Amino acid sequence: MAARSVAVGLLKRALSSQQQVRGMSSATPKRKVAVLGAAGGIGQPLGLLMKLNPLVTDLSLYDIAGTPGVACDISHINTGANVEGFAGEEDLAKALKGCDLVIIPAGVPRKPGMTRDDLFNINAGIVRSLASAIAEHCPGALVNMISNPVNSTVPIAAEVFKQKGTYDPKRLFGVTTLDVVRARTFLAHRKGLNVRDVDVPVVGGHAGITILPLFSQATPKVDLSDEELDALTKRTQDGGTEVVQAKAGKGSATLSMAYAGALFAESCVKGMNGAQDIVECSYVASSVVPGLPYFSSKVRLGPNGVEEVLGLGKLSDYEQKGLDSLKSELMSSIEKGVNFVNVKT
Ligand SMILES: NC(=O)C1=CN([C@@H]2O[C@H](COP(=O)(O)OP(=O)(O)OC[C@H]3O[C@@H](n4cnc5c(N)ncnc54)[C@H](O)[C@@H]3O)[C@@H](O)[C@H]2O)C=CC1
Ligand SMILES: O=C([O-])CC(=O)C(=O)O
Repeated sequence: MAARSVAVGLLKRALSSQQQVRGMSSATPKRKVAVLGAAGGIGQPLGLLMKLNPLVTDLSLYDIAGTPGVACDISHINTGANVEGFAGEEDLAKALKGCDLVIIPAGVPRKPGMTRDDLFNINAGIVRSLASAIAEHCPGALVNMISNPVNSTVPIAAEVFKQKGTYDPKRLFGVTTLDVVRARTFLAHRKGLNVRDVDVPVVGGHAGITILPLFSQATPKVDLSDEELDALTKRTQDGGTEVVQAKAGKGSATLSMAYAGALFAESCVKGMNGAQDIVECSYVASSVVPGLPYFSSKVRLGPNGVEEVLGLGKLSDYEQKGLDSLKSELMSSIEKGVNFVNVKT
């Protein structure tokens, strides 16, 4: 009897994975995902990971140049998603039409010595024009913002959507998953834990001291000395800079970011498809911290994007101090984004 049910289980699994490969599962809704900036350092591996995801039925790869080659390459992979490449602004409308989820890693990355805010002058304009196109061509899509400085690019997109009359705070996300990925990895290494069992919420924003890992809420529970806590917190906050320095002028995190972006995008799609209890940290419109209209915290995802912005839980004294000291920097990055769209120069 047991052997028979194991055999039936294996057969069902094989059939369902065959259906997924062909993109034919009747239980899986059609989901079109676009990557804007798809020929870049993040965009290429992120496109690959989206092509490998059985929940994605259509993959739209857009960049200002270089996407036909990337799309042709990825399209030869024998997984279900149909792949199309689009290059140049005149193709942007086609790239966005019918999208359920738009992931934005378009823009310039840091070089050693730069802060994420140093990218504002170039990336703010890129994000503004992409957000404007999203409002026109797929206003109901969820948007996953990767382009830096995330603390400002999310408010920029929100202001553009407000001007266009399409803003829904439930659908706009700053992707901070890489901070969570790093905190998990660094904690597991430091304490000799299996990284697969480790989780650490990271709240605040996505730059320097605005990145606040909550090691007091880590799973499994860990005892950290003051020195360990400080070192792990700083390493998480400086993780991006660590990669920028290691790449020595050749950009910032791309592969780990593609992994993190794919994790977050998958959670968004699962939520849209009706999965229960999908919780991720993300930088969203929030009232969790009074006075900060955008803040990253745990968010429950659902069919319409954000179902619920969850509170911070109990903070340690160390974390409370970190929260107090990040507020002014985060607020000024938010204001900078809002003003970019609204203040005429
Ligand atoms: N949120 C996060 O945790 C992280 C964010 N980033 C940010 O992601 C962004 C991209 O980084 P990389 O992929 O390494 O840079 P990259 O320079 O390798 O790729 C960026 C791509 O964007 C494209 N692009 C530029 N203007 C565009 C437009 N108007 N429309 C569509 N595409 C456009 C470029 O042609 C290029 O292919 C940077 O701003 C970087 O700081 C990077 C790592 C982590
Ligand atoms: O540090 C950067 O410039 C890229 C980034 O956001 C990260 O790696 O977290």
